[in-house]
Amino acid sequence: MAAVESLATEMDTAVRVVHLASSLCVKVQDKLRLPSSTNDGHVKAKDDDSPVTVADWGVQAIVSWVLAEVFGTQNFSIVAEEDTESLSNTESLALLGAVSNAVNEALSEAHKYGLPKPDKPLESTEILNAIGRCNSVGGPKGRHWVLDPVDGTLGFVRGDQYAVALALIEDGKVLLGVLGCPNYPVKKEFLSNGCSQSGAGSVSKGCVMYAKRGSGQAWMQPLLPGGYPESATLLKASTVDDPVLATVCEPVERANSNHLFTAGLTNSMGVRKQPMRVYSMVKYAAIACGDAEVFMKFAQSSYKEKIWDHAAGVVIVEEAGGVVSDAGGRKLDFSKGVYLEGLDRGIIACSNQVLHDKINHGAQRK
Ligand SMILES: Nc1ncnc2c1ncn2[C@@H]1O[C@H](COP(=O)(O)OS(=O)(=O)O)[C@@H](OP(=O)(O)O)[C@H]1O
Ligand SMILES: [Mg+2]
Ligand SMILES: [Mg+2]
Ligand SMILES: [Mg+2]
Repeated sequence: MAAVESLATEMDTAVRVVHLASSLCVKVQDKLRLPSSTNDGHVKAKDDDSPVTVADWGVQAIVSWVLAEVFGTQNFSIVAEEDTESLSNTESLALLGAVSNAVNEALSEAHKYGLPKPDKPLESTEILNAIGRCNSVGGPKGRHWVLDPVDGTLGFVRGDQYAVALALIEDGKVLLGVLGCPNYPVKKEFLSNGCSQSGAGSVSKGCVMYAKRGSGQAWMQPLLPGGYPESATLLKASTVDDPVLATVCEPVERANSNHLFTAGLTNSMGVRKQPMRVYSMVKYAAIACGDAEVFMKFAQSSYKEKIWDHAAGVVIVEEAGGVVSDAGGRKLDFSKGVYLEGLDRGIIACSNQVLHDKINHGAQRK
């Protein structure tokens, strides 16, 4: 595996492009709040009825374009959620136009994030190429970028939480992860830069979290409207190891996780607080920064979890001091392609090893 020290350019580029991508999302989500006749956020339903928006395609295009500019297209591999099928047909011209506008508007600001920008606005074909290039299926060998352009699209269209998630895996191991969380309420005392110093305990909105495997450190930066922030704050996961005091988070949608199972498990462990139901990988972010102690997702047995829904969150939680496994206590396997193959029932992420041991034993008895 590559030495972690050699990942400076990858880490720096990934963090900067997630800032840029998050700024695109903020603008599209603002437009979605407008009456439908005036917004060009465009929400479409995919074959499985899940939503996809201008932001999902737009983020995938700019991340793909920037990574290709910085690292070249040779040996270029990105595993990402979206494809170009429903964007390329003739009925989708208005949609493609809206994606182009969002992408070019964002890329025109790329220099403010220390990133390359195109000499002239990208043509629709270049945008489709950038999105379509992200069709790698990953696997056990080599380097693969892993991107969920908008995780929690349902939360995004509802004006709620969502995340931009980018990770790099090599030989099946997650080397680095970045999570953009534009609506995450961040305590101001965490943010040493870019936010006004109002009273203690006040809250600001929007951050980017990131971590490099093996560094023992996870970081958070504020999301600033004007560009890239100058500093970052170290994150630490909670040391609370008594389930009675733990905050447990889980998906909002019943279809995505078995709320009855997790309620039975947490009740049997003595958890007192109501579960915190949050869209997207923001649940991993909440563990990494100490706002919650446990995240559990138990999907239906017919559903296979995808690597882009977890890679970035797992490395950030682990480097912040947390522990992530399946319900059998095994590490998640990012080496088998697009899916987390062999996952035992569900995912359990905790803020520390002691708490993880307790919750995991509880799950094994169920
Ligand atoms: N049936 C089913 N079961 C489990 N998981 C599913 C299922 N269908 C989809 N997905 C994936 O779940 C991602 C959203 O997960 P969340 O934890 O954010 O769920 S929730 O929206 O809060 O309910 C969501 O990510 P995005 O598509 O990026 O939003 C999907 O990849
Ligand atoms: Mg997702
Ligand atoms: Mg997504
Ligand atoms: Mg989706």
